[in-house]
Amino acid sequence: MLTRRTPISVADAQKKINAIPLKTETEVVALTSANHRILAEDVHAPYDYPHFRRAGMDGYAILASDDHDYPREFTVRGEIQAGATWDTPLHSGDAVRIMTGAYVPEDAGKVIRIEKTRPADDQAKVQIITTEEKSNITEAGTDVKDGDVILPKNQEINPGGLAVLTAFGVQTVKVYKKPRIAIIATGTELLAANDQIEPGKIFNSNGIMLKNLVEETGGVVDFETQLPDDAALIKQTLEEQMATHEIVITDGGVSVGDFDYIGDEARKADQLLFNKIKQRPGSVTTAFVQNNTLVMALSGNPGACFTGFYLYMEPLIRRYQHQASRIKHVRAVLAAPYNKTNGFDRYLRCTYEFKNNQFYVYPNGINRSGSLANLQTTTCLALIPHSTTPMKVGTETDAWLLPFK
Ligand SMILES: Nc1nc2c(c(=O)[nH]1)N[C@H]1C(S)=C(S)[C@@H](COP(=O)(O)OP(=O)(O)OC[C@H]3O[C@@H](n4cnc5c(N)ncnc54)[C@H](O)[C@@H]3O)O[C@H]1N2
Ligand code: MOO
Repeated sequence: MLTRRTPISVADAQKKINAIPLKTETEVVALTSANHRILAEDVHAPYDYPHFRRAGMDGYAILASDDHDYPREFTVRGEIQAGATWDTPLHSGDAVRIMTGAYVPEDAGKVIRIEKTRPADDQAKVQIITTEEKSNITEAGTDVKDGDVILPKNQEINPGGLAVLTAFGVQTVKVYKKPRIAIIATGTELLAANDQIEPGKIFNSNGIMLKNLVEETGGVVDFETQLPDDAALIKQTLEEQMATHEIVITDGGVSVGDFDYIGDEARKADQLLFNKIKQRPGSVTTAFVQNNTLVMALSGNPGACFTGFYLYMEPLIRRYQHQASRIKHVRAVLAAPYNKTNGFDRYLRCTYEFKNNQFYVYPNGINRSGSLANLQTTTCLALIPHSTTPMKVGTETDAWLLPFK
């Protein structure tokens, strides 16, 4: 159905998406599957780290009061391997052979490195040649004190964090649930990956792109399909997926063509957020809320679908996880010509470099909405403001560096 749409600015569209209230749910997961999850509470140290006085070097533990008048012979009372303990009191003239990481006898005040010793004639003794400045003992709690916050709430756990948690015997963590997202590509022209190419048909290239964009942003895609332009089927699938997801992303079928049924669903929704944006590519980008689920209808054109994800979905999926967007907004200089003009602001797919304290952006190949050859190599989007004259090379503009690129 051809109806007039009122375009809004990108900033206003982003504000509307940003105003969507979030349901925050948490879950407890095993550490083995906690990498990149976001902590929903502070984790405190249940004990000091290290939790015992630890030798930092291989050598001999002695009393602090014995640390003088070298060279001198000491009686070796035994050996402490890493993992063992020691509870025999030391007396003046005693030494205990000790390994890096091992428990230091309570009364020992120094570990003399093996390099500063030599064997004595009597095999039960060792000669310490000289002292050394450091005690070579790491006191309990040097690294972390009992009760300290070892990983704070809202932090994304990474492999280093997994090591920290494991060092304290933590086996499970409370994290935010990932937003569950359904992806529905529409279009009778779409082939599945295992189909043969046919005249007039195309592979559903947006589907795999969106799924992976969502996943690398921290969302879960537990439903992904492609549907022909069948109004009843699209409506039924949308309703089913809206009932079970926080977000449904559709692509295609949102313009004014005879088979653009997503646009029709948007018009009937509880709350239409927008159905036209003053942007290229992706002016038809549409969003509506139905029964508390957001339906983000991206354009089917691959360039517009890619751009729409970064402009509207990446920040929202991050927000669901209590995270800021990972798209980095910078000022950058247009470093090569882009001669096209437009009545709407254009988010140009570019590459960038940083030199002499300045970002430079380079238009990346063909920048049409329907072109896709540059999707792999695009590393940023740069703003070409709407104008009747081309933006001059050397002009400074806004640019957004894309995550994982
Ligand atoms: N008369 C008008 N026609 C169009 C207008 C307009 O204002 N008046 N707007 C144009 C603009 S701008 C855009 S953008 C597109 C948007 O169309 P839709 O978002 O409805 O997408 P489709 O028409 O379904 O497809 C557009 C294009 O993308 C291809 N496509 C679709 N899905 C996929 C997919 N999953 N993977 C790869 N490629 C896909 C599709 O085959 C089309 O070539 O509308 C213009 N038309
Ligand atoms: O809005 Mo469409 O994506 O410009 O080409």
